[in-house]
Amino acid sequence: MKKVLTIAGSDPSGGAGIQADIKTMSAHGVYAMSVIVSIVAENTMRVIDIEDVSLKMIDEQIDSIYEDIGTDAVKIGMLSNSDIMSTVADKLLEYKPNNIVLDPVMYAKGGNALMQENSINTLIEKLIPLCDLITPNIPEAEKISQMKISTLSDMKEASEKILNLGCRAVLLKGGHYIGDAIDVLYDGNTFTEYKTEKIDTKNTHGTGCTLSSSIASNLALGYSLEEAVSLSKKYITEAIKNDIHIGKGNGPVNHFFNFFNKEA
Ligand SMILES: Nc1ncnc2c1ncn2[C@@H]1O[C@H](COP(=O)(O)OP(=O)(O)OP(=O)(O)O)[C@@H](O)[C@H]1O
Ligand SMILES: Cc1ncc(COP(=O)(O)O)c(N)n1
Repeated sequence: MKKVLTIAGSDPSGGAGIQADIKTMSAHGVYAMSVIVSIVAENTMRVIDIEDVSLKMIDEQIDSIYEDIGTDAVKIGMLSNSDIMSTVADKLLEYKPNNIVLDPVMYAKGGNALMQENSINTLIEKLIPLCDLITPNIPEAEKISQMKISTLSDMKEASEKILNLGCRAVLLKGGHYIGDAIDVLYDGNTFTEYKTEKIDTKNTHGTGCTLSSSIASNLALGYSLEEAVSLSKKYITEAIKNDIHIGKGNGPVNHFFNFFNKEA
């Protein structure tokens, strides 16, 4: 069985973060493992509080995975500050895992910050160069590339700027901003567009976490980057179409639409 690790924050309401990652990986038939770096008190409406796990415990959790089981892919999600980013980056340099997918989570759906603003330089200098793929949404890509993104051509220009920071590929997600849900993959040679119609729902809590975990799972399963992204775009689209009406705010997607659906 292929093994995929998520290094991210915990969402007790189950729609995003580590919980979404483990559900997604399990739905893909890979063995899911998790290193929790922050505990977030949040739900479908808001973020209430964040408590970071100590750097020592983050180190030891990562060591515990590589001492024993190892990984075929690693998904990195919410890293709240530069110390955590440096700790994770040092461990990636030590263990050199294949297939590192970074979702540079900065804000929750309701707009609350999940990453300290002053840690962006560490993200850029230490973490991005270690990644096979980075999956920013438009606001995250604007912060990283330091340019405004309003059009598809801006998305492509920002992807080039981000790739020049040293990662091997960029998937810039257009989910919330430009007409259709268009994501652009840039691998240094080719731009590939993945386009679906925008689904009319407020239940999009965890879409970014789910997409990046799906891509990491598909890379672990041996698909090429282009195939992995294409399969994962189909997966997130179906998961959003089969959304779950839970909670009073932005509800979760249905990670297990293949196994059951809301009409069943
Ligand atoms: N309403 C929608 N209909 C169809 N696809 C969507 C919709 N919203 C998001 N997506 C898709 O979901 C995936 C995640 O993109 P999105 O832009 O939501 O990232 P995100 O990191 O969750 O962003 P945010 O932090 O703003 O929630 C992308 O493939 C995007 O195209
Ligand atoms: C612990 C945690 N990690 C990430 C997100 C972002 O979720 P989204 O996928 O909706 O951008 C979140 N709300 N909570």
